[in-house]
Amino acid sequence: MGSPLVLASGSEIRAQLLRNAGLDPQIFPARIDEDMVRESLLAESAPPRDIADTLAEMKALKVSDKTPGALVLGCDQVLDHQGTLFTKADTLEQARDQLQRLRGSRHMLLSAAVICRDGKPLWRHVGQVRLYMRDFSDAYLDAYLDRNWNSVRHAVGCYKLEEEGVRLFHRIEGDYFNVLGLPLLELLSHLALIGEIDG
Ligand SMILES: Nc1nc2c(ncn2[C@H]2C[C@H](O)[C@@H](COP(=O)(O)OP(=O)(O)OP(=O)(O)O)O2)c(=O)[nH]1
Repeated sequence: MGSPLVLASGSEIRAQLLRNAGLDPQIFPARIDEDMVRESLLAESAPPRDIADTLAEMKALKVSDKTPGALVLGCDQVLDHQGTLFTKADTLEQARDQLQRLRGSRHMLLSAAVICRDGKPLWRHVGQVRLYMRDFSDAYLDAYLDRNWNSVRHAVGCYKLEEEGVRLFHRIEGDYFNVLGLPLLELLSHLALIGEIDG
């Protein structure tokens, strides 16, 4: 790695994906009021893609100011279900409600990533995945949440594709990493292209 890489995220899976790829990011979560930013953008009818991109950039910029010279990666993932934005469920009841609304239909995950250095955006990408959820029963949903709530409470959509969440779907169009929250392939290709990683 050329310049130091800083991950402006508290997301365990994003850090793990980068480490599994052989990178060693410094973890420096950005402390921004995502709900406030999201609500103000929604009030301006900003599309989900722009909301994810704006939040990712804000996280990267905020940390970039504190880490001179470093490449700072900010990320954000939003779920778009027929024009409605879903955020992480705060309670098991909210998770049940969300999954009952998502089942039997299609939704999109938008995973935005922005790289900044010294307060300037250098690269950005929004990965998009279409996910088709099975029309599973309430009985399965309750059992699923009993088994998985403590894990999936930190995930947009209340599922982790690498865990039991995969059983919720009958089709997924897009790449696995974008579901997990990071356009990893595009990110690594860019870092290699600019000589920040070998490849
Ligand atoms: N392990 C796993 N995590 C997932 C999956 N789908 C979504 N997630 C996680 C990735 C992110 O940590 C989280 C998306 O929420 P955000 O983009 O707001 O990130 P988060 O609040 O976790 O951290 P950050 O805002 O970046 O500090 O959901 C999945 O299939 N597997």
